[in-house]
Amino acid sequence: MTDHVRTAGTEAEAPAKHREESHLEVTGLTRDYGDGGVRDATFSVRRGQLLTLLGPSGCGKTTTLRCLAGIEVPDAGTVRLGGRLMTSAERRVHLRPSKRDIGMVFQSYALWPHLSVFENVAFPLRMRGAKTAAIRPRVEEMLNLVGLDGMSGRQPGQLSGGQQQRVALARALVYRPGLLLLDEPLSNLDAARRDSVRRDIGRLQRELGITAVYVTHDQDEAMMLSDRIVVMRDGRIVQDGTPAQLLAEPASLFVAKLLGQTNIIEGVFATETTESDVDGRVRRMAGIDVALPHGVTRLFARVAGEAKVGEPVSLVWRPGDLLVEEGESAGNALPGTVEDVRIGSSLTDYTVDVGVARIRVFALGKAPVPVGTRVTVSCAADRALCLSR
Ligand SMILES: Nc1ncnc2c1ncn2[C@@H]1O[C@H](COP(=O)(O)OP(=O)(O)OP(=O)(O)O)[C@@H](O)[C@H]1O
Repeated sequence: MTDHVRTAGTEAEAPAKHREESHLEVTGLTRDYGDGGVRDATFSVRRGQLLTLLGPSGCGKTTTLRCLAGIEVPDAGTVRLGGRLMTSAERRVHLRPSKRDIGMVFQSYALWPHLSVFENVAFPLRMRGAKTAAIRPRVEEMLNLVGLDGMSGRQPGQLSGGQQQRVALARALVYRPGLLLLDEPLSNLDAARRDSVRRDIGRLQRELGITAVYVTHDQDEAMMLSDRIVVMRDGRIVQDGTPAQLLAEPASLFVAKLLGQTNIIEGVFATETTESDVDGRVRRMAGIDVALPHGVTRLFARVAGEAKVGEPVSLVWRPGDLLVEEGESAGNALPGTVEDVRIGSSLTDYTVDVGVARIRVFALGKAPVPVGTRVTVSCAADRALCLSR
C-alpha cells in the first residue's frame, strides 16, 4: 500500500530518484521517555504534499513533530529534508531549529502579544536579515493571502482566535520554509472557525506548494486535509496510506474506529470466497455468522487486515453506507426497531436496535421513518468490513 520511499541506508546510499520524490524522509526515529515517546518511526512526505500524524492522545505525534523541528533530540534515527541531513542520532548530527528551514504553527498560536500583527509576521524576515523595503510587500502579501489585510496595525489581543491562528500561519509561511509543521492548529477554535481556518490551511498549503506535516487526533481534519495519513498508537506507526486507502483497507479495528463513526457487530468468520473488483484486484470476501436472538444469520463483508476463517471477528458497518427500509428486506441486512431519529440539516441520524447492537445510520431520506417502526438495516457487502477483534 505504500507508494512512498522507505530508505534504510545512509545518505550516500539513498538513490537520487528517491530523494527527489521524498522531500522529507524520516527513518527509524526514536525518542524514548521510558514511559512514552516515539519508537522506530519511518515515513516520508513528497514535495508539496501534506502528511498527517493521526492518533489518540499520548501516542507520540507531538514528540515526532518536535524531533522534526529540532526542538527534541532523538535517541535514534535520521531526519532528512530536501536531501539534507537535519538529524542523525547515529552520526551525532543535530541542526538547531533555526537552521532547518521550517515554519511552525502551534495550538496556542504563540504570537508575541506586544507586537502588532504586521511585526509578528515580519519577525522571521527580520531575523533572517531581510531588507526593510523587502519586508513590507512580503508581509502584506501574506496577510492578504490569509484574509487579514487591513488588520496589520492591531495587537493579537484585538483579534479572534481564528484571526490569531491566521497570523500564526502567515508568520510561519512568510519566508517560504521548505517544511511547514502544524501541531493541532485548530484545537482552540470553535466549530465554525475551525472549518474556515482548516480550509485556509489546505488552500495555502496547496497554492504555495509547501510540504507539510500536520498533527491531529481529529479524523475529519485528517481526512479532509491530507494527501497521506500516518496512524500512530502507543508511540508506533500502525498504518500509513492515503485517506481513501485507510478507509477502504484498515489494517486493524483500531484504525477502522479511528477513521470515523463505526458500527461494530460481533460474529464468527465462517466462509471465505474471492471476487475481482473493477480494477481486476482479487478481494477476499467473508461470510460472517452473527447470533441474533432468534437464530444465526450470515452477513457478508470484505476481509480487511489479517482476519481468518474460524476466528471471532468484528463486522464494521459505517453509518453513511447503510440503508434503513420499513419492513422486510433481502440482502445483507438485519431486522430491528427504530429507537431514535435526529433530523439534521443534511442527514437523518437513526439509531436502530437490532438486538445484538445499536446501529447508527446517517441517511439522506427526506421523510424520516418514525421511532418504533420495524425496519431492516442493510449494507452492501463490498462496503462492509470484516476485521480481527
Ligand atoms: N518531555 C517528556 N518527558 C517525559 N515524557 C514525555 C515528554 N513528552 C511527552 N512524553 C510522553 O510521551 C508520550 C507521547 O507524548 P506526545 O506529546 O508526543 O503525544 P501526542 O500524541 O502528541 O498527544 P496529544 O494528542 O495529547 O498532544 C506521552 O505518554 C507523554 O506523556
